[in-house]
Amino acid sequence: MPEFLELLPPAQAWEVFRNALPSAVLPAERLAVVQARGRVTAEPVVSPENLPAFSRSTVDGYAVQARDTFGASESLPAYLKLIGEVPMGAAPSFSIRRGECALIHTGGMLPEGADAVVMLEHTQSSRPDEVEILRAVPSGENVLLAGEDVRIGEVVLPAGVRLEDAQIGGLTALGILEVNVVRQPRVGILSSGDEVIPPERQPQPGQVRDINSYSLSALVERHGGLAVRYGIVPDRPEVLRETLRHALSECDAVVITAGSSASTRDFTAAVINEMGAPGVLVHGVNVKPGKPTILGVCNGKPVIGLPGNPVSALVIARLFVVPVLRSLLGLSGEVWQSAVRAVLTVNLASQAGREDYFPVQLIRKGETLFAEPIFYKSNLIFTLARADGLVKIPASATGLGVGEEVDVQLL
Ligand SMILES: Nc1nc2c(c(=O)[nH]1)N[C@H]1C(S)=C(S)[C@@H](COP(=O)(O)OP(=O)(O)OC[C@H]3O[C@@H](n4cnc5c(N)ncnc54)[C@H](O)[C@@H]3O)O[C@H]1N2
Ligand code: MOO
Repeated sequence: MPEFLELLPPAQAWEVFRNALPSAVLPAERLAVVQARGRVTAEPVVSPENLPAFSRSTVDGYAVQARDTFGASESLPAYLKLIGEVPMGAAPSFSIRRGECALIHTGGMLPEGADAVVMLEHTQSSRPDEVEILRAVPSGENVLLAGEDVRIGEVVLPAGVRLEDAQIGGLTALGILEVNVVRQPRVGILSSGDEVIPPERQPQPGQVRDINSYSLSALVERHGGLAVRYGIVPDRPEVLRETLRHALSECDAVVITAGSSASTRDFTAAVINEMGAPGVLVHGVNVKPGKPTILGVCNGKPVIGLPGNPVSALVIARLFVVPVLRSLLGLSGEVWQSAVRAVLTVNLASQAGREDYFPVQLIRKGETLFAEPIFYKSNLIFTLARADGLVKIPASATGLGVGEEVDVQLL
């Protein structure tokens, strides 16, 4: 059977595509930190102060000069004079001299002169003004030093870091309330096909509800983009042309689903070529699912034609749309999703020379994590919706064997 498309291996397809992508990261915008979760730093964030701002105790106990405790034990305690209690949320009004100690609570400010804290359970007190120290502590024990986390002037977050829970907390710890983040890439999403109807409508025989507009919007938003849906385009080149032109005028990248294969109604590639140079760079990738993928750049804007089959569209979006988003956002490295190792429960066959992605369910039995393949069809969305991750079968392999340990990319 003749092959309609010239297929490039996925890595090579990405290289060709990447070389034509705009190299500049999108411009910055200023946002309140509380609204910046999931956003990416546009420039390094420099600390305006030390963190902690003052040395503080990590335990409930007694602030001491460590040398006063040296040699102390249960059988031979050190006796220290109790001179007061450190207030919470205020500086102590006293300092610790030799032979003295003060009651301190977790998070309390270490008094001048003290350099360690003895935990309450390693002390006892038989007199109200005296504490018996039952264990020696080295200098710095149970203490957070001023500037131990961050020094004033230090870069706490470089450019290109995604702000998640810990980063947001770190910024508020420093009193940083606004941050410059990269503008969210606007990704236009067009579905095509005369048989595709909006999800709120009841399909007539031969019609299907639109999946791709919504699954791809969710993927784009999960990966830091702003999805802009342009609806369902009928199988008419002039409508696709007009809608694509409109989307390109408003967005940083456009994704079109369906119309990428070999039939007479598959004119997506031809229309992309009309939108600007260099146009289509790749049409056909040696991957399953998702062979009829189109990768193009028109006047500096990426345009991706995904296969209409919903499973293929999502798998290919992970391979090419997510890296485009990362590039526009200035995020470095591979993918965001993590991978886990799991043991394959059955043999998986694959064609040599082609890279395959297989949806799997993860099942834990005792200590071992198993990857149970889901025998999917690329049009059946719930064969992907039931999956926890994807197993990649490299082009060099003709399959993977039962019992083999594999990497599962989490969905
Ligand atoms: N003779 C050949 N036929 C096909 C080949 C081939 O190599 N030779 N490749 C097959 C593969 S693989 C795929 S994938 C599809 C890709 O086709 P298109 O990208 O042109 O997409 P369509 O044919 O329009 O749609 C495929 C399938 O998906 C349904 N669809 C489309 N859009 C949506 C949507 N938004 N929501 C839900 N479902 C959608 C559509 O109704 C079709 O059933 O071509 C194969 N054929
Ligand atoms: O490769 Mo198609 O994308 O099998 O469904």
